[in-house]
Amino acid sequence: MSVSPTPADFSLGKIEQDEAQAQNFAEGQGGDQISAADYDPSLDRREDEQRRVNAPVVVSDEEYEEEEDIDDMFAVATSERKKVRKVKKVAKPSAPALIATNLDSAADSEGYYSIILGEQLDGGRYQVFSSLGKGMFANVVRARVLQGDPNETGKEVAIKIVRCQESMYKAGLKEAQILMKLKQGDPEDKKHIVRLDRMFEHRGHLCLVFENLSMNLRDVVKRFGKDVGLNIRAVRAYAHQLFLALSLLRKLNIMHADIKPDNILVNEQKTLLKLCDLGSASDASENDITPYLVSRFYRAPEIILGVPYDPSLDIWSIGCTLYELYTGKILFPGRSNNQMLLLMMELKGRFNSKMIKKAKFGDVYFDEMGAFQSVDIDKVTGADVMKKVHISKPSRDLRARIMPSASAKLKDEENKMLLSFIDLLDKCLALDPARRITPREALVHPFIRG
Ligand SMILES: Nc1ncnc2c1ncn2[C@@H]1O[C@H](COP(=O)(O)OP(=O)(O)OP(=O)(O)O)[C@@H](O)[C@H]1O
Repeated sequence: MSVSPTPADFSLGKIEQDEAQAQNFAEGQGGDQISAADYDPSLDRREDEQRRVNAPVVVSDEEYEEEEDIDDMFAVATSERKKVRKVKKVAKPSAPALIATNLDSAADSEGYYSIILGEQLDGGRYQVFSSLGKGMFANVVRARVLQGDPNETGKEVAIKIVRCQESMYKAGLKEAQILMKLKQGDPEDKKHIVRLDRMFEHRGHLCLVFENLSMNLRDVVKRFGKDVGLNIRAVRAYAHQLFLALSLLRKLNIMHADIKPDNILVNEQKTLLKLCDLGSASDASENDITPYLVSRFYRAPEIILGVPYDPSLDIWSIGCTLYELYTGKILFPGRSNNQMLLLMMELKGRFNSKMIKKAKFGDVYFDEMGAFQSVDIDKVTGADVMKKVHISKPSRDLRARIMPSASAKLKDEENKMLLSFIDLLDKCLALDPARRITPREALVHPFIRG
């Protein structure tokens, strides 16, 4: 049985649904984990800058076949949608000529486009009416379609205006190329990945036109489950959609490499989510060892250790994200890669020696006896202090963190669901990537199947 989200799944915050557990978390019994609401993604900007590397881009001008759906995109989660479909030939978005960027007059000193509300873009096709946010890579505006396809007129879209710098421009082209591949792989729009409509250039800035969505999951948790998380049924429905997205990525051999609540957007009703920001995505064959790939809290151990990685790195990030949705707390809030490893071992136990042997940075973190060389900041002097730590068993496993002390008060069905959620998380968070659950397996896991 598949889990189709209904508005009722999302209507209750956890406080109403499970007061005892919510209280536990509110009082800090959920552990010493930091609240997801306190996390400011902009703090990770410096690492982000290092992650987005110059990427090879191939955008061909060939035509490709695009299947057009004529029904409601929000009906995605229902299996019995009826639709009229037609196939049309569409020219691939041609890459605007690459600019050797000197900042254009419309950009600020960092190359961000200076947004003017009411401004028309792409020869009057779109009119900007609000600003949606600024990332490391672009600013995003909401605009209305004024002309073009008559079926589209009046529709709202989100336009990502890429910073006017050569490396960003190239990364934008690569993102568009990957999004087009994903769109072709999912003609019926059932796999929960944001749709790229088209792209154009505006005053030297590459502009990507996306379907318009609403808040991201970090804001959803802040609003509906601050410090306590969302109810388990909402988490289940979101998890189902995320694993569908990952199944498409896996099928096309693409790694997202930046999955976190900020990069998952929902529709107005919060019933449907889409995985966004493919700006760090790449083909699975592009797996150079780089210890800053993925935002730190969601970064898999193989990346930190310098072990060759593959699409299972996204499963780890989904595990961290689902935990956060349910508890309102960040699972591994490490201040450094070193601390991240320590937190992971506290939850899951020690790494197997085979994995450490394969790791490029194995001797940075472990001594020849296998002890972990933990580095922390001395509270008095502010200097780094190194301490050898021998980890044998996990000190607080997922069950201890997630099951409320008042679990006896939970209804049987609730209890069962929570246990299967913990089992799924445990499998997403296998330290060894080869042992991590695959999207296909996750989709038939009892937590998702219900
Ligand atoms: N399709 C969309 N619909 C609505 N809002 C969107 C859409 N795409 C992006 N946004 C908003 O713009 C913000 C920035 O988008 P995005 O993460 O794609 O940009 P970025 O520059 O690559 O960011 P980052 O620095 O996180 O990598 C998002 O957090 C979201 O709030």
